[in-house]
Amino acid sequence: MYSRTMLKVRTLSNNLKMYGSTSSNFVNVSVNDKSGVAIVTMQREPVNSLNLELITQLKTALSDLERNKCRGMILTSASKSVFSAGLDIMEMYKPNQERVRNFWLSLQDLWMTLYGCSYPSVAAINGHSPAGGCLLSMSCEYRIMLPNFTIGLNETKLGIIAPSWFVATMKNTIGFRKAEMALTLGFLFTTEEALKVGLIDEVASSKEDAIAKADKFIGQFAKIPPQPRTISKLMLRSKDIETLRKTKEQDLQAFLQVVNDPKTQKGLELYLESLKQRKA
Ligand SMILES: CC/C=C\C/C=C\C/C=C\C/C=C/C(=O)SCCNC(=O)CCNC(=O)[C@H](O)C(C)(C)COP(=O)(O)OP(=O)(O)OC[C@H]1O[C@@H](n2cnc3c(N)ncnc32)[C@H](O)[C@@H]1OP(=O)(O)O
Repeated sequence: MYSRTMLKVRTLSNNLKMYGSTSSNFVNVSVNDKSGVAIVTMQREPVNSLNLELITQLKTALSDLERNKCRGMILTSASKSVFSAGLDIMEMYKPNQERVRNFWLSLQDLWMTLYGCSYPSVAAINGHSPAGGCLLSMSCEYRIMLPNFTIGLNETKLGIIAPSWFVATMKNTIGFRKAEMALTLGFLFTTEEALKVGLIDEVASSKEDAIAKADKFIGQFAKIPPQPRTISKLMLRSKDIETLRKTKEQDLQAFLQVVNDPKTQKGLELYLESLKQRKA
């Protein structure tokens, strides 16, 4: 039913080529011919950490879906155990200044595109989803997660602060009080805990079940005229999108200041080591 790559993800734009990147395909888009619903699969092994290329390709895929008037979008992962490990720490560790700038601006763009897309969006969370992975999930309208994984904004545990638009997205998803607790603790919720707190909407028994449930959620909008649907969604979401649009440069400078702080660099080094040691 879902035909692979009917909507082709464009290869990297020229401005990325100057960093010597290869145009690997980190995003697969398949569209159900009957329903017009697209499945967008992140496929950057091993953990879908969000580097500049994955972020750019996701943004391109979502914008293409918008242009092609898709009926709905399901965001998922090709991995069996990780939805997304969040931002690629290697983009922030000893960064090339021009690339890290592009990285952050592209992440802002991706969030504004996903959070404000007109089509119904569902995250089929088939693996762990910390930090930036949680942001992507929360930016969708509906979340379905498989058991025995974790999700949350764990930034404070890493000694860093989630940007204001990450915070706004969580507040809009689970409410002020629960967001305050989750953010200050850097809490990673298990699937069951996430369901209880409203961070996810349903639990699925398998990826196939998650896709079926996502299709069902999106199917409800077949009877709703698209324009009132989109306007209602944007009435709720556009304030936070506009806030970031207006403060993009300020937000970038705040990020660059943190990333370039020697203390952050030391912290990143230790964190990378700890990730590697967990395996040993
Ligand atoms: C830290 C940022 C500092 C400064 C930024 C300034 C301001 C704040 C800006 C933004 C907020 C930040 C948002 C983020 O998203 S930061 C990223 C947070 N992510 C995490 O903490 C998750 C870390 N990863 C894990 O917990 C596990 O990998 C996971 C549970 C996802 C999967 O576990 P599994 O056992 O399946 O795999 P691993 O063996 O752990 O990993 C495989 C491989 O991948 C590497 N890896 C994992 N996560 C990342 C990552 N986020 N970035 C880069 N690389 C990652 C891991 O080291 C392994 O590598 P290797 O040993 O070479 O195989």
